[in-house]
Amino acid sequence: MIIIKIGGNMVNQLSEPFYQQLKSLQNNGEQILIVHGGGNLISTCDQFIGQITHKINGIRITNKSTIKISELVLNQIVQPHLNELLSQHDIQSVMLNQNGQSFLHGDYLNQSIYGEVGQVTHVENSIKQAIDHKVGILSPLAMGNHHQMLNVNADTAASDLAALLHADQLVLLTDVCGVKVHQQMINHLNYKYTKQLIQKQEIKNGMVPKVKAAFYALQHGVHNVFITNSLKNIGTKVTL
Ligand SMILES: Nc1ncnc2c1ncn2[C@@H]1O[C@H](COP(=O)(O)OP(=O)(O)O)[C@@H](O)[C@H]1O
Ligand SMILES: CC(=O)N[C@@H](CCC(=O)OP(=O)(O)O)C(=O)O
Repeated sequence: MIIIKIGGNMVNQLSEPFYQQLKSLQNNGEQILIVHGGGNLISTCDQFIGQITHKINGIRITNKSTIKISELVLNQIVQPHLNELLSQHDIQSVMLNQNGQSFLHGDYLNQSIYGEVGQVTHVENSIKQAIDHKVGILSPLAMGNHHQMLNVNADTAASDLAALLHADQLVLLTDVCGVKVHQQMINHLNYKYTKQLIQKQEIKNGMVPKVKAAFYALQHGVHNVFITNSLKNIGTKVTL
């Protein structure tokens, strides 16, 4: 299985080669699960209702209004849009967050700091049947113990899933060609170097949950993890 995380900024920038590559992976019998973001649109909607976006290391502080906005944006706007884009390219896909359905379950990350933000605790096994050799499209939302929705950073959700489903590969597709140091993309990134880069603030903002997600997946048995803007170019290969 290959898990591909597509950031909100990337959804409308997917190129023809991306769709061709996805199609050929699917034709080769790979099971593909896309976890999509949509953080850009959540922030826009928050602004519309007069709320200021607060993030700590790329994790959105989520109050009760924002969780409703996140559900609407991710499940009813981004997911159907991505499904439509795939269908326009003759790729059979299945939306996994429709009609209140939630394959991800979670707990609060730290309610006093982040509010309605979750960490994934488990994924329903039936997700594999639901995908059924199509391309699965999943939102980064998890159902809490009291059936409340919890907002999960999409990079984190993708790596949790990759670990829980024993995926071979995790691709974190974003709007930069890879991790950069002094404006230059680096081909490889290991754990020790990453810690230094975070300390020096060379890696910051949205790239922080991405590299953390990458290491979490590797530490939990995922073989290959890439941070890239393309399925063809491996971008930055992350290793332990
Ligand atoms: N060292 C770095 N290398 C590349 N990008 C970085 C780095 N540090 C911070 N970033 C920022 O991280 C962004 C990607 O994270 P984010 O905006 O959250 O993307 P996505 O929406 O795809 O999850 C890049 O556009 C860039 O602005
Ligand atoms: C808790 C948390 O931070 N959730 C994210 C979920 C969406 C996301 O991660 O979208 P991108 O991948 O486009 O950034 C958020 O609300 O922005």
